Amino acid sequence: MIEKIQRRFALTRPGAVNLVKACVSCTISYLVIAMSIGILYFFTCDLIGIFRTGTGMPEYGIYAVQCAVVVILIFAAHYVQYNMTFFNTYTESARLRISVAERLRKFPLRFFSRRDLSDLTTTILSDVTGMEQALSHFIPEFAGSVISTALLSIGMFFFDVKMAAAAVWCVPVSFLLVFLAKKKLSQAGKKDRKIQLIRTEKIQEGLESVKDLKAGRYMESYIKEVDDAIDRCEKSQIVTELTNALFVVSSQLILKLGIATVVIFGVKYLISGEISLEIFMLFLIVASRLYDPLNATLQNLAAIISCDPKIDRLNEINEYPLQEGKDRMEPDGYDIQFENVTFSYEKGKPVLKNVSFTAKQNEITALIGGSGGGKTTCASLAARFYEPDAGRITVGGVDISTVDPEVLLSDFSIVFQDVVLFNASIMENIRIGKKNATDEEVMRAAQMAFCDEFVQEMPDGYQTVIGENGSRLSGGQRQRISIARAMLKDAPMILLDEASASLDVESETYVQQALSKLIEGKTVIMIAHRMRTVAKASHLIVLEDGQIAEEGTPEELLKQDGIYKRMTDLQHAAGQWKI
Ligand SMILES: Nc1ncnc2c1ncn2[C@@H]1O[C@H](COP(=O)(O)OP(=O)(O)OP(=O)(O)O)[C@@H](O)[C@H]1O
Repeated sequence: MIEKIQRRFALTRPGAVNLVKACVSCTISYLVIAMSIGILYFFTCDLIGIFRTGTGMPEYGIYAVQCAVVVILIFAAHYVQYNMTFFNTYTESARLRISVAERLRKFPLRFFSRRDLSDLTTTILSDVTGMEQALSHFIPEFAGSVISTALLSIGMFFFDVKMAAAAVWCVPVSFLLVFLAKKKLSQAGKKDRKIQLIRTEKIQEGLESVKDLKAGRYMESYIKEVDDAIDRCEKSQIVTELTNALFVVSSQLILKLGIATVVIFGVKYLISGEISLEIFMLFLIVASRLYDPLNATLQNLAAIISCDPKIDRLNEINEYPLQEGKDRMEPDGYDIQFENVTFSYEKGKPVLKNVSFTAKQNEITALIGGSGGGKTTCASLAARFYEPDAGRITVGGVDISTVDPEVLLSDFSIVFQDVVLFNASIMENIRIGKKNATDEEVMRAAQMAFCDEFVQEMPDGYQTVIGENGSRLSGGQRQRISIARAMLKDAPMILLDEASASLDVESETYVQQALSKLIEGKTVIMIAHRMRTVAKASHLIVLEDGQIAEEGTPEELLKQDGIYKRMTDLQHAAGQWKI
C-alpha cells in the first residue's frame, strides 16, 4: 500500500509513510471534535426530560468536566495533527527537492534535450511547493473528514435507519459529482499549466536575450508577445477557477440539502410517532456538524485532482532510468575506441551511423567536417553524455556504459566554446577543476593557462568576483579560465571544441599556447573548424552526414584530394579575401 501511495502522490517512501500518519491524525482530530456532538446530545436529552417532567436541573458540573476533557483532547489531537502534517510536509518537500536534483544529476543529456529549462525549474520549485499544500492540507484533511464522516454515518444508522438515510444521501451524490468532473478539472489544470509555462518561457527568453532585443529593435513586439502571454494566462486561470468553483459549489449545495431532508423527514416521522424527539434532536445536531468538514473536503478533492499534472511530472522524473555504472574504472591505458556506434537524438533519424575509430593516447585526434556532420555528438558520446543506440565505446578496453558517468568524467577535461562560469571569485571558478586544490595549485594552473596576467590587473586579483556566467570577462579570458580548470584537473583524456575560433589574434595566441601545454601526453579528441589547427593533429577523422568519410594523417588526406583537401583550399582562399 505504501508503494501505491508513493506512486500516486510522487512521494519518497518516508513521505508516503508520514502521509498515512497525517491522515490517521486528521481522522482522530475530526472524531475528537465530533465528541462534542455526544455531549450536546446528552445535554439536550436532559433538557427535554426536565421540560417534560417540569422538575430537576441538568448536571452542569458533569457537562462542564466533559467539555473541559473534550477541549483538552481537541488541543492534543490538533497538536499531533500539526506535527504530522506541517512538520512532516516540509521535511518531505526538502527530501523531494533533493531527490529530484539527485536524479537529474544522473540523467543522460537526452532527458534535458526533450525538456526546456523553465519546465524543469517549475517542476523542482513550484510543483514541489504545490505538493506541499496538498500534503499539509488537502490530502490529510480529505482523508480525515471522509473517514470520520463515514464512521459517524455508520453510527447514525444504529440510531435510526430512515433518519440516517435522510441525513447522508447527499454525501455520495456530491462526491460523485466532483468525481465525474475529475476529467474536466484535470484537463483545465493541464491546459492552465501549459499556458503558464509559455508565459514563463517568454519572460525568461526576453531576460536572456535583452541585448539582442534592444539591438534589433524587437523590444516593442517582444513586450506585446509577453503581454499576450500574460493575458492568456490570466484568462486560463479564471477559467480553471470557475470550472473548479462550478463543480465544488454545486456539490456543496447538494450537501446542504441534507439538512433540509433531515428537517422534512424528521418532522414527518416525529408527527407519525416513528421517532422520538431525542432522536430528531440528535439528527438535527449531527446534520448541522456533519457537513462542515465535508464542505472543505469537496474543495480539497478538487485541489487534489488539480495536483495530478504536478504528480505526473514528478513521477516522470522519479521513473526516468538513471545512468549508472561501476564506481571504479581500471582501464588499460586511455585509448578511446568507437566500435560501430550508431546514435540518434530522435527515433529513426540517426546522426551517427556505424562510426568506428580509435583516438589514441598521446595523440590528437581531430574531428572535422561540415556543420551538422556529428562532431559534437561524437565528443558527447565519448563522455557518456548520451548512450549510443548501437555499438559501444571503450576507454582502455573498458566499455564506458558500465562505468558511473561521474567516475568516467573524472578522467575527462572538457574545454568547449561555451564556457560556463559561476558568479564567484576567479579562484573558485578555477578550483572547480579540482575541488581540494590549494590556492597555490590554482595559481600555478592559472599561470600555465596564461590567466595570471589579466587576473593580477583585476581589483581583487584571484578573489575578484566575475559576475553571472563571467559577464565581466572577455571571451579569451573566459576560455583561458576554462583551460586553467582543465590544467588543474590534469585528466588523462581531453575533449576540446576548437576553443579559439572567435578570438582576436592576441587572445588566440595565448589560448593556443595554453592548449598546447594542456594536451601534452593526453588522449585528445578535438572538434576542429579551422584547417590551420588541424595540421598539428596526428589523426584526422572527416565526418560527413554522421559517417566517417575520410580518415588518416593530414598529409595522407591531402594526398587523397577529397573533402579535407577541399576544406583546406577553401579556407586558404578565404584567408586571401580582402574587403
Ligand atoms: N540535442 C539535439 N537534439 C536533436 N538533434 C540534435 C541535437 N544536437 C545536435 N543535433 C543534430 O544532430 C546533428 C549533428 O549535430 P552535431 O552538433 O554533432 O554536428 P557538428 O558536426 O558538431 O556541427 P557543428 O560543426 O555545426 O557544430 C545535426 O543535424 C544536429 O541538428
